[in-house]
Amino acid sequence: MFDRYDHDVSSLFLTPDQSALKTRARALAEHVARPSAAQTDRTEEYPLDVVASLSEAGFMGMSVPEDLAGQGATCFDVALVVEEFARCCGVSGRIVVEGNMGAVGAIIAYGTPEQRETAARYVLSGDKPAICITEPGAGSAATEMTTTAERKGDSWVLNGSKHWITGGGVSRLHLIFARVMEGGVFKGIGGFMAYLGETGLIIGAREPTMGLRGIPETAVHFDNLVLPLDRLITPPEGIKRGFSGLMNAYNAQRVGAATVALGIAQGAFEAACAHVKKREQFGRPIAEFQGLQWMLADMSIQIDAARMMIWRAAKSADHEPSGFPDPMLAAQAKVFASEMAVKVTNDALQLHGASGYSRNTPVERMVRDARMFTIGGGTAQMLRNLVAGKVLDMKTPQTRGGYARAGD
Ligand SMILES: CC(C)(COP(=O)(O)OP(=O)(O)OC[C@H]1O[C@@H](n2cnc3c(N)ncnc32)[C@H](O)[C@@H]1OP(=O)(O)O)[C@@H](O)C(=O)NCCC(=O)NCCSC(=O)CCS(=O)O
Ligand SMILES: Cc1cc2nc3c(=O)[nH]c(=O)nc-3n(C[C@H](O)[C@H](O)[C@H](O)COP(=O)(O)OP(=O)(O)OC[C@H]3O[C@@H](n4cnc5c(N)ncnc54)[C@H](O)[C@@H]3O)c2cc1C
Repeated sequence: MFDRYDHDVSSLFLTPDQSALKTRARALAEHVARPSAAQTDRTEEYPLDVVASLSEAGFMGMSVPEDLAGQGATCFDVALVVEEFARCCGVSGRIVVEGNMGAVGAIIAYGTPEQRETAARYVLSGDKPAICITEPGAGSAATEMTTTAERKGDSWVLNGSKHWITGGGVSRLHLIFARVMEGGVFKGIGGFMAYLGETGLIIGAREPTMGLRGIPETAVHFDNLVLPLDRLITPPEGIKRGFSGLMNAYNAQRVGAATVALGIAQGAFEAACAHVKKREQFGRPIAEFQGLQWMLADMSIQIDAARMMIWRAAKSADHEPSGFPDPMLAAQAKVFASEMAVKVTNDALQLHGASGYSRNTPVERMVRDARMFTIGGGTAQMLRNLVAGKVLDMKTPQTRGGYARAGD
């Protein structure tokens, strides 16, 4: 009975085109991403060769609409590709996310024809744009950011600092969240397009990260960064509600981050299954011990549940007027998938015994790589706040004195 379905229930849900896309992504990931994953982790170098293969295969900028030379791939399509790459190499999975979602998604959705064309050109030529939101004093409380964009004549002048910017120094296109100021008056939070190499855009120190070491996480400083007026991205609701519009676009990247966590967990699970069948103790394969069988059963259940939540959240984008995933479904999927990946990768290491703790096997890397996803992209706690607000249908402000009763 079980044999009638793919191991990951793909055949129940995917169209023939989607199955073909997944198969094609898996083949390329196995061919280019898996062989270099350990070296990428060890050298901490951005995997330009993998990026070149991703571009050639059409996996960078696949979400760009066809009229801009992309493929118009859906959030769901991108998630299928992301999982396959993350299953082999977490860093590669993240590159596919940012090459299709996040900054580029926001610009394509809200930009002028020129802004959209520029963003499309960058990702289609292999750039993984950087999204610059977090500041040293404004992490979870992102709206407390202090970076400003002051209108001066025909220019914006940006000043401030971001940190933990994925791709700092390798990303060419940046989407910078900043407080828009005109005549000293705060107008709202907007997104600004800026390019690596522009005077005043300064790449700061690199963080020595626990995992996902092949992508730099750096500070990015803006020291009188002068940008033309047409670099401002304004969501349709206007700049006053600019943050809300930008975060709405960011929900796609939350689904993407959840999918990287899923792919890493799937990779660790497969490694664990192979190991327990091969490794013998007490004269028999350790796969015969029921305690380990139940661990593997639980791992598979958690992985499949995460996949279903991610697919639901990704599919919701097709039904949202904004074209982005539903915020609550994206948050639910990311909370579940990120916590699942921490547990599943740790269990996979446990099933390997000492060999899992060695840097000669991939599971220790997977444990380190998976750890990020309950933090980056909105912590599991902040996303629970969002879900709580939705299920209770009440605002849940986190500032002191900001609490509102249900129904208020
Ligand atoms: C949203 C928060 C920063 C909390 O800030 P506030 O309490 O000041 O703001 P809110 O009133 O909750 O929200 C303001 C405004 O935005 C709308 N909003 C918020 N979240 C979403 C969303 N997910 N989708 C759509 N709209 C959203 C909200 O409804 C309000 O709209 P109105 O003004 O009422 O109309 C905080 O909750 C938060 O999300 N913190 C996490 C910050 C974060 O995610 N940072 C990610 C940085 S990038 C990154 O980490 C990359 C890693 S990766 O690999 O992806
Ligand atoms: C690998 C990695 C990549 C990243 N990439 C990017 C990027 O490309 N661009 C970008 O802009 N940012 C990026 N970030 C930053 C990320 O978005 C922030 O780390 C995250 O939003 C949390 O902010 P913080 O680290 O300042 O933690 P804090 O906000 O200081 O949180 C510390 C702890 O307090 C909890 N907490 C805070 N407020 C509340 C509350 N109201 N209720 C309950 N718990 C709360 C948090 O959940 C957390 O456990 C990245 C982070 C990592 C680790």
